[in-house]
Amino acid sequence: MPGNSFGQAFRITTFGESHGIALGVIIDGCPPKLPLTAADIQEELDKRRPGRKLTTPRREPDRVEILSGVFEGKTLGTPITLIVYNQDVDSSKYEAIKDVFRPGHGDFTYFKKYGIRDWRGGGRSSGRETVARVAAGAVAQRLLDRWKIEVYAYTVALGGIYAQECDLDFIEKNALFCCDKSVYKKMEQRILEVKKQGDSLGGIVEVRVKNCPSGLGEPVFDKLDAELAKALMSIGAVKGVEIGAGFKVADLLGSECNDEITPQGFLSNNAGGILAGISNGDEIIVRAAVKPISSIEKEQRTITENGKPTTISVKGRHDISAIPRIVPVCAAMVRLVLADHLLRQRMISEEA
Ligand SMILES: Cc1cc2nc3c(=O)[nH]c(=O)nc-3n(C[C@H](O)[C@H](O)[C@H](O)COP(=O)(O)O)c2cc1C
Ligand SMILES: C=C(O[C@@H]1CC(C(=O)O)=C[C@@H](OP(=O)(O)O)[C@H]1O)C(=O)O
Repeated sequence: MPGNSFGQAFRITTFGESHGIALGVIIDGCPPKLPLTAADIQEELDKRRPGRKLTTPRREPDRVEILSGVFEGKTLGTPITLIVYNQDVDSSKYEAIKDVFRPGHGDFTYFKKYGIRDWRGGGRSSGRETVARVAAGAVAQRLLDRWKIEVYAYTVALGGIYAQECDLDFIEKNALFCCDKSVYKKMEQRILEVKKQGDSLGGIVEVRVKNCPSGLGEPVFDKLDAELAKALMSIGAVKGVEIGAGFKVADLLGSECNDEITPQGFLSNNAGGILAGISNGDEIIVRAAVKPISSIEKEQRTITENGKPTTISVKGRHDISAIPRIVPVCAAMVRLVLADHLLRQRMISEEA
């Protein structure tokens, strides 16, 4: 069945369901001789892991095992298989709603498409699938390291509370990956308040790429911005993507929107580091709008598989917001796009 793979030159295929035995990824096309250990991958997975502060209480250690493609701490150039076994599956709360569609989740569309669905924890439509993307993104970063490309992802808004300033050093030291110290506590409070109300929150994640070389991206359909938009939009709960000034460009004059060019570089970055679908060497800036978690305790109207009207109040172990755990997922997807385009551009030199 197509649709489980991403990328052309650095190609990933993910597999697994939220309440199945395991999830994982096969990476095909990764160049040889990149340094890679399970610990490198684990560091990224720990940022996404459930069962921590402000997240779903499902306690998954998300321990990664490398099944193939790596020898003596280096990639072999052969397919890399990474697997994470599920260790804290509890499907009991799903039994009661197994023939009822949760509003906002994939239950309705999976049933319409396949006529069968794994009702335990959303099956393949679960946000848990992103564990495989984050693992693959950590491998992609080893390739980006050759070019000293750095990818930063952080929360810029949560439930209508916006970060005004960005202190990159602050990001990874806090549970929300928020870069504004002054709003961090407010965001934390908001999650706890909304949780008590049996409701959920959305937000905005920003990803910035430093040291991206110019020339990445294909000229017409596989433009770098198009590829980034697809990559981020493919994450469950992402409903919008902006590059650079994004939707604000609609209100600007040409003279305001153009990034003037000097011998020292661009004077502004409304383009978000991409012109005509090709990276211009400036910082890449991309944002993803994340919807609130659909599985909420607040009662809502829905239907059964037989089309009968009913109501639902979803119990169980759910996030209140996909933020913060979606933040490392956004970073991973950006890494995968860049690795793919470096290879498509044949930029595989060992000495960047
Ligand atoms: C990291 C992450 C965690 C998520 N956690 C939950 C959750 O606990 N409960 C839930 O109902 N949805 C959760 N979601 C969102 C659903 O997976 C998503 O809404 C669903 O797949 C439907 O897709 P759509 O929102 O893109 O339409 C999460 C998504 C991500 C990326
Ligand atoms: C377990 C994870 O997130 C899950 C994503 C998810 C969903 O519906 O998307 C629903 C919850 O899982 P379940 O109800 O199946 O136990 C979350 O805990 C994870 O990301 O590792």
